[in-house]
Parts: sequence; structure tokens; C-alpha cells
Amino acid sequence: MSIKPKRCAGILGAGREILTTRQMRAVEQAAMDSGSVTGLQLMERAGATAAEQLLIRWPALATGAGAVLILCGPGNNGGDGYVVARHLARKGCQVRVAAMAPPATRDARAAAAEWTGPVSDLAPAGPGQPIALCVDALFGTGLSRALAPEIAGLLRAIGASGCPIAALDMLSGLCADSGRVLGDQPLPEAALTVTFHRPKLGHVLGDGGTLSGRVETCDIGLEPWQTAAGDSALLAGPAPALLKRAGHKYSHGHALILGGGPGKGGAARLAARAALRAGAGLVTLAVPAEAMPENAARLDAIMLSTIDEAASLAWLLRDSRLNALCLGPGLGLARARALVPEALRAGRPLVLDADALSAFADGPDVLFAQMHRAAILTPHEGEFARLFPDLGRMLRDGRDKGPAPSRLDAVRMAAARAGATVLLKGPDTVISTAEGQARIAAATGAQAAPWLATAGSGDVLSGLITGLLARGFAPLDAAATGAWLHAEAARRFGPGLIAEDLAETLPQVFRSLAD
Ligand SMILES: NC(=O)C1=CN([C@@H]2O[C@H](COP(=O)(O)OP(=O)(O)OC[C@H]3O[C@@H](n4cnc5c(N)ncnc54)[C@H](OP(=O)(O)O)[C@@H]3O)[C@@H](O)[C@H]2O)[C@@H](O)CC1
Ligand SMILES: Nc1ncnc2c1ncn2[C@@H]1O[C@H](COP(=O)(O)OP(=O)(O)O)[C@@H](O)[C@H]1O
Ligand SMILES: [K+]
Repeated sequence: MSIKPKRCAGILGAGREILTTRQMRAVEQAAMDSGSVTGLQLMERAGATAAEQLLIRWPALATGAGAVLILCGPGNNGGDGYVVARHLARKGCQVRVAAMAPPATRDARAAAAEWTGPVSDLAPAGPGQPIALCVDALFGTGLSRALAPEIAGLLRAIGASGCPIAALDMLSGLCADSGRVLGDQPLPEAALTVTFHRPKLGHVLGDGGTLSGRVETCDIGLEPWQTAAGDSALLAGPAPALLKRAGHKYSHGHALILGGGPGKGGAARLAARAALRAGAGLVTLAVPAEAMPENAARLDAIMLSTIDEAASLAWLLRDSRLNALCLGPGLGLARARALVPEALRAGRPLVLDADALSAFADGPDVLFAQMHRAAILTPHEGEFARLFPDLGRMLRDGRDKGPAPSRLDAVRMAAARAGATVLLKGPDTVISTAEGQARIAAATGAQAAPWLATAGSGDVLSGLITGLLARGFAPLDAAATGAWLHAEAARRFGPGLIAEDLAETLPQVFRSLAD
């Protein structure tokens, strides 16, 4: 069978589809049903391209300098492993294959039959034998339950020995649909995961964002059948219209940030500054009268207004140029209970965060009953669990069986229930509209931005999204672009970041987009 080398790319790329296992199988099935390719040919392409990636990352293997241990499972993931073994051996690598069970699918049996070297049991394959690389071909998208303790233990021992692990398709033990580790056995971190056609949810969500290591996505010729996947979650990225077009300040919108009482104004000021830096033409911060002196002393480009009660908000909103609102950061629970219904009644695009969410923890349905489609809720995990206790439990409770429910499943259900767009914050921020259109802003793996775990960074995110809403972005685009900008600013600034730095780094991010 002649195989041409295929194109491979890292995981990132705005707008990239991230597939579920079911979607991946649908694409594969559509390709096979077309008669253009067989399952065995796909396996051959997968194994060949994976072997190529391994040699790009560890070129010394081809000199025979160290042995490669390939652990093969019973399914097609194991089948890929036998193909990798053959290609690596052909390139001069010292290859050892260990199987946990005989191949159990037709394609895996055919791939195993073409591997002419010895195959040992898994047990003696553990540490003690010097190996330069371990290829994990135990389980991929077919993982249906937790790894047996001895298998997880073997992977951990290999990881602890310092030997890098390269996973084929998924690190074994990780649920491909949620990125959650099935069961309670810890897994080591892979140095590299080579996946096929498209990244899977399990590479970016949950533990998968870290445990997958660097993810290389390789083309195996399935592109013509991608449509069989249907609608997918997309990776968040900068919306095409992010750079400002010509116009005066009012053509870029006027954001209204509702702030709280004296001594508690930092969060709302952070949000207001972020809204302005995101490009809103004007930003007004509205606070109670007693908080005016404090805010007036701290603000210049941001305008100030007094709002003491719901009636004064209603009066202010008679100005229809105030086209996006932000309620939550530093607002205070009582003020949130008073102002959120009035803000929602105006029907304008708005962000509800922090206190504007917690204020309704006792009766989330009351909040949802007032919701409209231009609203965006931006809870962190704690706020999410307060508003959607059953979904919070669904994410917290351990799972032995796959597929485990993912953060994306949870946010989709939450958005449908709330009747609004919901953005669930975390290193793997997930966003869904009420209709289930989804985006993932992954700040994990090569795109990690751990510096975002700092007080006030969520307030900045609310402000960024509000600024983009003021500029006229649709809620899903505002949320996804805001989350991407937030993480991108953090990545650019790097270690030492505090919340104030995020908005100040935005000009650099915008400049890089203009280049
Ligand atoms: N889709 C594509 O386009 C392409 C897919 N390709 C490759 O195929 C892979 C998917 O293959 P797959 O469906 O055969 O599943 P796989 O991951 O090998 O495992 C299933 C086997 O494991 C078993 N098993 C499960 N969990 C277990 C556990 N905890 N402990 C013990 N056993 C467990 C399960 O048994 P069962 O659950 O039935 O009891 C079954 O026997 C995919 O990841 C990619 O590498 C490429 O070749 C080409 C293109
Ligand atoms: N480890 C991390 N990696 C990437 N992003 C993170 C990490 N931890 C937190 N974040 C992001 O930082 C922000 C924190 O928001 P939040 O929890 O509301 O904090 P605060 O209330 O202090 O502003 C969210 O946008 C979240 O996605
Ligand atoms: K694997």
C-alpha cells in the first residue's frame, strides 16, 4: 500500500472544529461508505503519519540509539500501534511491541499480521528495560471504562522513569469526549499526542488539556467527508471584524458598567477599562452617589454617572445609545437583585457576572424567566454550580464509564435552560448559545495561560465582552472573542501578570492582528 506523507498541524487555529467521538466515527464511516477508502487504509495512513511525527520530535530514534516500546491494545488504536511499529522499524528504530490482548478487530488483526517482529505481554514491558520512548496505542476513542489499575500503574511507572510517552489519538484512560480521566487512577502526562483528522474534545477539555501534551493533528485524507460531522464546537479566536473600522465614537457603541458602593469599586473599574480597551467608543461607569468621589478620583477616559436604584437605571436607559451593559463585578448582592431585572427589561445586550449571578442562587428560575437571547452569563465553576446545581454535580462526580459528560455538555444544557449565552470560565473556557452553538477558548497545553488565575481577571473578561457587545458583536462572537483576547493578552504579558495588566496588553494583541 503506498502512503503519501500527509499534512500535520498543531491543535490551534481559530475556527477549527473540535469533534466528539461520534462525529469522528461519522466522518470515518462516510468515507468508507463512499468506497474511496477502507478502514485498513485509514489505519495505515494514521500509523504512517504518526511514525513520521515521532521521528520529527525524536529524530535520534532512527539511529537506533534507544528502543521504542509500543503498547498495543485490542482495538483499532492498537492497530495503529502495529502500523507505527512497522514504519519505525523500517526507518532503523529499535522497536519493541507489547500487547495487552490480541487484536480484536479485523483491521487491527490485519495491521498486527504485517508486523513481523516479536510481540511480548504487557507485564514484562515495564520500567527496568531502558527505553527512549513509549508509544501508547492501548486505547483511543473506544475507551469505554476506567483503565485497570495495573495498566494505569504501568503508564505511571513509565512516566515516572522519565521516559516520554507519545499517545496515539488519545492518552489511554482519558475520555475522548470530555477530557476527564475515567475512574480514580492518576495518569502521567504525555509529551505528545498524535491525533487524526481533527482534534477531539478530550484534547482541550478537562484534564486532557494538560495530559495530552503537545497535540499534533494529522490529515489522513478524510477532509471530503468532514461535513458528515455536522455542527461542531469551534475553537475561539479573534473575530474578523476585531480591528476597528472607520467611524466616530458613537459608531463603536457606548457600554454601561454598573458598579457598587464605596471601597468596592475595583472590580467594576477593571471591567470598564477593559470595555474601553476592547474598542467601545464610550464607557460609562454608574455607581451609587456615595461611591462617586472614589471613582472620580480614579477615572479619566471613563465617564461616571450616578445610579442609586432601579428607577434611575430605567431613566438612564432612555438613552438608546447605551447599547451594552455589564452587571456583576463588585456590584453587591442587594444592588444586583434590584438592578438586574431592570437591566434585563431593557432587552439590550448585556453581561451578567459575579454578584449578578450569585444574587439569584436561591431562585435561578426567577432569573431565567427574565432572560433574553442577547444576554451572556459568565460564571466561574462555583457560580455555575450555584445557578445549575445538577450540572455542577454532573461535572464534579467521578465517572468510571465513558463517554463522561463534559464541560461543553454542561454549558450547552445550562444555556438552553437559561435561554441565554453561557460562558463557563476555566483554563478550558466553554461557551454555548441557548441553541447549542459552541466555542472553546482553550488556555491549556501549548496555549496555557496560568497567570490568568489572579484576582480580578474575571472582571476584566466581563468588561472585554461588554466592550465587544457595544461594538455590535453578536453574543457568541463577543464571548468567544473576549475569551480569546483575555488569554492572548495573558500569554503575551506572561509571568507576573495582574488583572490591571490585561487591558494594558490589549494594544499589543491588536497590533499583532494588524500585522
Ligand atoms: N475513527 C477513525 O477515523 C480512525 C480511527 N483510528 C483508530 O481507531 C481508534 C478507535 O478504535 P476502536 O473504536 O477500535 O477503539 P479503541 O480505542 O482501540 O478501544 C476499543 C477496545 O478497547 C476495549 N476497551 C475499552 N476500554 C477499555 C478498558 N478500560 N479496559 C480494557 N479494554 C477496554 C474495548 O472493549 P469493549 O469496550 O468492547 O469491551 C475494545 O476492544 C482511534 O482512537 C484511532 O486510534 C485510525 O486507525 C484510523 C482512523
Ligand atoms: N489556570 C488558568 N488558566 C487559564 N485561565 C484561567 C486559569 N485560571 C483562571 N483562568 C481564567 O481567569 C478568569 C478568572 O475569573 P474569576 O474566577 O471570575 O476570577 P475573579 O473573580 O478573581 O475575577 C477566568 O476568565 C478564567 O477562565
Ligand atoms: K492511545
